[in-house]
Amino acid sequence: MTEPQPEPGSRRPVVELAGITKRFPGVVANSDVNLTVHEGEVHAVCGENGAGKSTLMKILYGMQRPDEGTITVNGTQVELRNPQDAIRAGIGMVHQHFMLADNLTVRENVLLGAESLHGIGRAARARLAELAERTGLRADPDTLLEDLGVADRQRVEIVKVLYRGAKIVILDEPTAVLVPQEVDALFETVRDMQRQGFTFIFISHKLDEVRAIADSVTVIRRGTTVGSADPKKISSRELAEMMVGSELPSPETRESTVTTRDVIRISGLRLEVEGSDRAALDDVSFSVRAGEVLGIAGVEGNGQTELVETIMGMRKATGGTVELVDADGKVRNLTRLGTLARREAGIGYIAEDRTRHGLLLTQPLWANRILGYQTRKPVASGQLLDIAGARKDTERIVAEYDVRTPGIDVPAAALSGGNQQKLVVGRELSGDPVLLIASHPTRGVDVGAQALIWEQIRQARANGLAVLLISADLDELIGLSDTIRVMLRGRLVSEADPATVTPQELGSAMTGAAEEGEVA
Ligand SMILES: Nc1ncnc2c1ncn2[C@@H]1O[C@H](COP(=O)(O)OP(=O)(O)OP(=O)(O)O)[C@@H](O)[C@H]1O
Repeated sequence: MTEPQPEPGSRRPVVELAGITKRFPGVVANSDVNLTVHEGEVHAVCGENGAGKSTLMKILYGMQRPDEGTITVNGTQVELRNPQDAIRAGIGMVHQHFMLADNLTVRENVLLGAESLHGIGRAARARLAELAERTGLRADPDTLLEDLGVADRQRVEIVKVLYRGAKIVILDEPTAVLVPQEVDALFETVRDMQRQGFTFIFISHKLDEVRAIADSVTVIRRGTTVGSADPKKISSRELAEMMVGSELPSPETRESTVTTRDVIRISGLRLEVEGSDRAALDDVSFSVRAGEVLGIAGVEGNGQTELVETIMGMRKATGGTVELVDADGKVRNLTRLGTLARREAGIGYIAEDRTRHGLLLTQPLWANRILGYQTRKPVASGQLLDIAGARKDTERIVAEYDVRTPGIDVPAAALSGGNQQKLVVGRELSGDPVLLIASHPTRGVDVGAQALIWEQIRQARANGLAVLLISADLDELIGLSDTIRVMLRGRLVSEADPATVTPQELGSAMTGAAEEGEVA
């Protein structure tokens, strides 16, 4: 039984950030930000890329110190010098990139570092079981983390935070990796916990979700709070315009640009992984035609990453072929080539993990423009790098893709996540590719930047670009793709027509709940 809760308006504030200012060299990340979160509410924080959301949350979680301003938790002003201070104040954070160890069990992940609370014996087990029950985590505590799906891992992360006593939980873009059914389940859990008195701060770029789950929303623009709203009373479009400060372009109507000419042909691709008896890729065959976006849907961990990395030559296929077909029909076998040679053959690549494969974080933006293009114009001529050319082209990308940065000499690490992504997309579309492999191309970017990136991809497609799109964002898959294939346990199992399929139907096919074959 849950007790009746008072109206949100009558609840006491549990977090009050007042006049928070945080400066980095050349940038004011937060400027006089105010945020009040009431007990038991889900409070969304929205804002475009680089608006200052992560910085604000890092301040609230003790990972960064503000230059000015105060933090009040449960009526007491606090100094949060590190995450331990934040945890002591009852604040927990569920990061977008889970902070869990794959080679440890669920129990070890939760208990490690928190032994002083309930020990590691019976009391600890009981507490873990209780929290698992509360958050809907059904996995056995002795399961290794690497054997869990994404949704369960996220729950482990939530349990871990609660175990440490958090009553206020920051969720940083928690739905980016989930299918619709999992999002629904997460929201159920959040609502349940809300009724038990927990408070959530929810960072998201998905405005429909904000409207579905949040009781209030604070919008941050260019480092400062522009206002709060009742998300149930405004439309996603209004919310988006509050974030961006101007009207968004209307989505254009779809017109097919698909031709009959294959650009890439994948046949019988197979990838065996040492230590696993199941192939990561099992007889994968498909082609993408000029002017076509082929979307691959799948729950993370079903072979999409391996597929992309095998096509890019970062992993060596144990069977099958990868061939590019040029405009005259000449076939070129890439199967044995390295990554650079494949890129030079005309493949643009937006990597799933931009910080690992897409960018050199310590290097300036202009040097990142060269990455992967070190043999080609405009950033190289002959054997030599053309630094002036690289700088000029970086300036162009920064302007065209609206990369918010104090300049092209700052290291990539100084950009917000969304702005890093815009830089990568800009670079990969600059080399005039014949094929673009786009892995989660708009992950972490705001609605304005998403519209811009979609538009750039559509334009390139209209000019004959073939695109292989991998995305966890089903609206993106449905909106951009001409054809959708579903990947499950390393195989392409079914096909869906983006003109008719719903995200729910796609979600069922992805989790294996639907029959193989046509999804819709
Ligand atoms: N460690 C840092 N050094 C220098 N500048 C930084 C640093 N961290 C953030 N910034 C800058 O502060 C500003 C706010 O960044 P922040 O990451 O808080 O934005 P965000 O709203 O979380 O964006 P996104 O939605 O893209 O993740 C950006 O201009 C960013 O470049």
